[in-house]
Amino acid sequence: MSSLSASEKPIERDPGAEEPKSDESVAAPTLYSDDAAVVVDGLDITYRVSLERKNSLKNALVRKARHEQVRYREVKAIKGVSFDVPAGKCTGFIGANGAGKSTLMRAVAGILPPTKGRIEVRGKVSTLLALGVGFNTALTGRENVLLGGMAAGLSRDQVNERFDEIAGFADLGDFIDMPLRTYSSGMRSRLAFSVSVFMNPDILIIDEALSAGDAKFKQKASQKMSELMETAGTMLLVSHALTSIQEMSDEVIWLHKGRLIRRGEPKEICDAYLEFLKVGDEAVVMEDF
Ligand SMILES: Nc1ncnc2c1ncn2[C@@H]1O[C@H](COP(=O)(O)OP(=O)(O)OP(=O)(O)O)[C@@H](O)[C@H]1O
Repeated sequence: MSSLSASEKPIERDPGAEEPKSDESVAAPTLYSDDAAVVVDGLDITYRVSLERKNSLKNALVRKARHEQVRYREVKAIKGVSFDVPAGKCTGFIGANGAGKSTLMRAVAGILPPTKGRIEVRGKVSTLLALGVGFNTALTGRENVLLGGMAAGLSRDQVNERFDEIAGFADLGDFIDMPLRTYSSGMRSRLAFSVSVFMNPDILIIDEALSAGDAKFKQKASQKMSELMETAGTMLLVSHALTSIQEMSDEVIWLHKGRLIRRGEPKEICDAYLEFLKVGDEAVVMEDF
């Protein structure tokens, strides 16, 4: 695999350093490995959040009559991020709350469009399934398995063939025939994880699955992920559990406030992040408020 080594990637920033004054992106490398399953190039994601208290039709009509505009605030969640994930490898994503990890995963999964930049996914997009995305809380677990499976590109028969395996792994008992809104968040995550991994995806995105469910399920989930990696699936893994990230990942990417700070060998990057959390605790708190 001819992935660029961490030292060749010029995107390293001091997390304590000042934000660039302009909107300029951090220098994006244009070289990507030929066998990359995912390429993210100069990506910006900006959310537009309405500042109106209630976005009702009545309020919209009142605003129109008064010639008032809807007021928005922009949240720049991802700023000039570039990286690649070689096929068959696992890349872990770490970073403080609000760093942009989930936003990035949703963008790679095709749920959020890039505001700027490019995302290339080499594999069937239908095989991408972010955790719980597309689940309908009014439907039962069983119906959601069908929905999730079909969203991942399988036929109804193919999902039905795998149903017992999926339900067995999620181990939800009678809850499988109850509406999802009656599930605890751990139960939802268990179902979402099971649907995701039993779809045999080319690219699997797992956002915080390692914190899903109880200790027993966590162990089962981590075993299943190891199995998946052996069958050469490409994985993007987001977690605050640094030990698991180090165990599972071939490479780790550290995000901070929407920017890619460092990428490279898992232990090295996790150690640097931990050091930053220790040393930078005060600085982060000062910066964030
Ligand atoms: N739907 C949304 N609308 C507006 N802003 C959002 C939305 N989702 C996330 N954000 C903002 O985007 C930034 C990145 O959030 P994101 O959830 O991607 O971070 P994260 O690294 O996954 O955080 P955590 O570790 O807490 O899950 C944050 O400032 C957050 O407030």
